[in-house]
This record gives sequence, structure tokens and C-alpha cells, in this order.
Amino acid sequence: MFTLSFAFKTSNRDTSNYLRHFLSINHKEKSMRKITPEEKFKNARAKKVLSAPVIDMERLLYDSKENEKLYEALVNAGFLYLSNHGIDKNLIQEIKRVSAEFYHLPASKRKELEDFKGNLIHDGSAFSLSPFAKSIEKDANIDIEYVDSLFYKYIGEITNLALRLVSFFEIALGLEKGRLLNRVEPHGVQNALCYERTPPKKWGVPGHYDNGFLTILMQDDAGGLQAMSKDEWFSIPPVKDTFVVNFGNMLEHISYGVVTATWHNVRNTSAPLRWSWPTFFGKWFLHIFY
Ligand SMILES: O=C(O)CCC(=O)C(=O)O
Ligand SMILES: [Fe+2]
Repeated sequence: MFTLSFAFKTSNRDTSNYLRHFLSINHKEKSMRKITPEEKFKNARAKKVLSAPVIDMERLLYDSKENEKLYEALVNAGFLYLSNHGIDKNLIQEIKRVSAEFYHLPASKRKELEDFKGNLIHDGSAFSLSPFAKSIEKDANIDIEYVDSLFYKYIGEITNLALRLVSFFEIALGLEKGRLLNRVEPHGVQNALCYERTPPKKWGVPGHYDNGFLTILMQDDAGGLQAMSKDEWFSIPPVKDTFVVNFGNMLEHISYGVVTATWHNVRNTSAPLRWSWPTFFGKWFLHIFY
């Protein structure tokens, strides 16, 4: 049998904030805050913008205020923007370019690429193959091996970023080094998503929690991501040169609810097409029993 006693050992640093939150959130309270089935299907429309903190990745190294913002994001907002993240702008541009090229291909041609057995398929299929309106189609010659290697490089860089970020989570929460890092799977699963305009009363992606540890999301300029915070829907609009980070159920679970997983959905109401590139990081199951 496996029992969870205390989720974390704390380090020597000041842990008062962490402990305060640990003591103030018990499981019953937390489960009452979970979304009810009625809320899941209600036609949610955000009226306000979520005040998710913008965390500067470089500043985290030397500015304790940045660390406090991170703490706030982890235990309250459930979302943050990551700036100064160091991912090569050219790589990002190329990811955007090839994704657009891929999604404009005629559906039959996209389907032909389904059998390609590269890194992408191995690590989780990056692209969806659902057909779009014919008017979107624009034929092109795609070098799928190049696309594959490009995404492989991107996943690698985002994975490094995620692992660095998780080590800052440990500092923000006052945890012993490695307490989270040793448990997060060091391989992201990459998606490249394309949304047509969402019809009224439909979803681009219906409300859900991400299941893993954390998700690092690049989104284009269309907007449409929404999150629920304290029973209200907020939009999470794009902020130039940042990624959106949100926390999943596993992180909430192993932190006894100290870290907040956030219920979110997507509706694209502003652009003919919306692209996003979430990278999901899960739990390293080998480590679950100790
Ligand atoms: O497209 C987005 O902005 C988010 C997608 C999402 O929430 C998901 O795939 O889990
Ligand atoms: Fe999600």
C-alpha cells in the first residue's frame, strides 16, 4: 500500500509562507473549489483579464521580488507569463511558419503524413489531422523530416526551460532541492494546435484541468484562452514574447493543494485561425513510491 504522509520536506530557508498555505488549505476545502458539472458546460465568457504575473526568468536568479511573484502564481493565480525565457526567436518563428504551412495543407495530404514515424509521433503526435474548411487549404511541399527535427529541437529547449522553472518552484515554495525536480518527467509532450473560429455555444477546447505537472504554452496573437479563478472566468490574452505557464492536477496533488491547478478553456472568436503550441510535462512515475 502506498500512503502519502507529508508531501514535501522543507529546506532551511524561510518557509513560513509555504506552511501558512499548507495549514490553511485542507483537502475538503480544496475539493469544494473543484468545478461542478453544471459549471463545466455553462457557456463561459470571460469579461476580465486575469492578472497573472509576468515572471522574468533571468530576474528569478537574483531578485527575491520575482520569487514572491512566482509564489503568488503558484498558490493563487494558477497561471503565469514567462518572459526573458531565452528560447531562440528564430526557432520560434520557424515553428510558427511550418505549423501554418502544415495546417493549410489539404486534409488528404496531412493524412498522408500520419504514418511518418519520427520523434514527433514517438513523443506524442504534434499535429492534429482533423479536416478544416476547404477555403483554408493551400498546397505546399513539406519536408516532414525537417519539421520533425525542428520540433525535436523546440521540445528540447522547452524541456530545459521547464526544468529550470521547476527548480525555481522549489525555491519559491521553500522546498529541498530536487523535491519537485526529481519527480517531473524530463520529456515534454508537444502539440501544435490550430483552431478555426469557434461557433457560438461551442468550444475550441472545453473546460479542463491539465493533468500533468505543468504546461508551457506558446500562443499566437488571436487570444481566446480563458481560465477560471475564484469562480469567475478571465481571459489570458497573448503578451508579446512570453509563454503562458499553468499548473496541472499532478502538481496540485503532490503539493496537497498548495499549488493551484486551474480550470481553463479555449474559444477562438477573433481570428479566422488561431494557433497554439502547448508542451505538457507529466509526472515521472518511477518516483511515485518514495
Ligand atoms: O490552445 C490553448 O491555448 C490551450 C490548449 C489547452 O488547454 C490544452 O491543450 O490543454
Ligand atoms: Fe489545457
